[in-house]
Amino acid sequence: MIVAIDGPSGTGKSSTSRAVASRLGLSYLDTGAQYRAITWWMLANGVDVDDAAAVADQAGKPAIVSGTDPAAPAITVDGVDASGPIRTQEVTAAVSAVSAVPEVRTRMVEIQRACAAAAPAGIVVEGRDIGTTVLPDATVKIYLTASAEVRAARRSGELKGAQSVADTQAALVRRDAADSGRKTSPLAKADDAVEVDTSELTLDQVVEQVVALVGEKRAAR
Ligand SMILES: Nc1ncnc2c1ncn2[C@@H]1O[C@H](COP(=O)(O)OP(=O)(O)O)[C@@H](O)[C@H]1O
Ligand SMILES: Nc1ccn([C@@H]2O[C@H](COP(=O)(O)OP(=O)(O)O)[C@@H](O)[C@H]2O)c(=O)n1
Repeated sequence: MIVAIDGPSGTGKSSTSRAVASRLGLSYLDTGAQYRAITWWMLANGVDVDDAAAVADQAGKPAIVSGTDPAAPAITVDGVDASGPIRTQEVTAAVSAVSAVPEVRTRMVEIQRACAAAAPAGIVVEGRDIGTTVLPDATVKIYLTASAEVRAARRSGELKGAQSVADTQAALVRRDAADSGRKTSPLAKADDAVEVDTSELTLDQVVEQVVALVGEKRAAR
């Protein structure tokens, strides 16, 4: 059982994926955390993130390892816990540039496919290109959306006033454009993905919809 959950920032991918994985006894992988982790390493090592050749040159260096327990998401870079530092605004602002570099994507996709293959009961994988590129044969594909206003309000709730809602929304929209516009596996809905607009739904309602879709697929097999 492979569940692919894609969509832009703040649509509820992480919360939904973790809850669905816990409910169904599946593993969980946050691929955005991996792109954030390699971005954090580039910044910490003085690599100019706007220099694609420099990023490509260093892409093979950091060892990135993700935990797959939905109850305790974990990520390390060269053995160091990176779960805090990857969420800073500095990393958020740089991640789209780093993740657009093909050598970075090739490396991350390899790690992601290995994680999915190793999951004992199956896995919920969230990101931007899971249904289109990483796991095109996924059993269930979901594409989450929500209005920019709703997404910005959700995100700025998390940032606890560190950034205004308007600034958060502008940053989100910029990142969406960069992620959708890049050449290598851009953010996109797979043709066979089910689109769920979460703007007016509670997290529980979104989780119910995804669990129901998984149930339908299981029953049909
Ligand atoms: N359906 C929902 N309704 C209200 N808030 C939500 C919903 N889904 C997620 N959230 C909240 O919105 C924020 C962003 O959710 P998250 O799962 O991190 O999204 P993503 O992984 O797509 O960026 C979190 O604070 C989360 O608790
Ligand atoms: N499969 C993926 C997942 C994330 N990413 C990149 O990683 C960034 C951070 O992803 P994320 O899921 O942590 O973003 P948020 O939804 O947490 O804001 C995205 O903006 C993309 O640039 C990607 O290119 N491909």
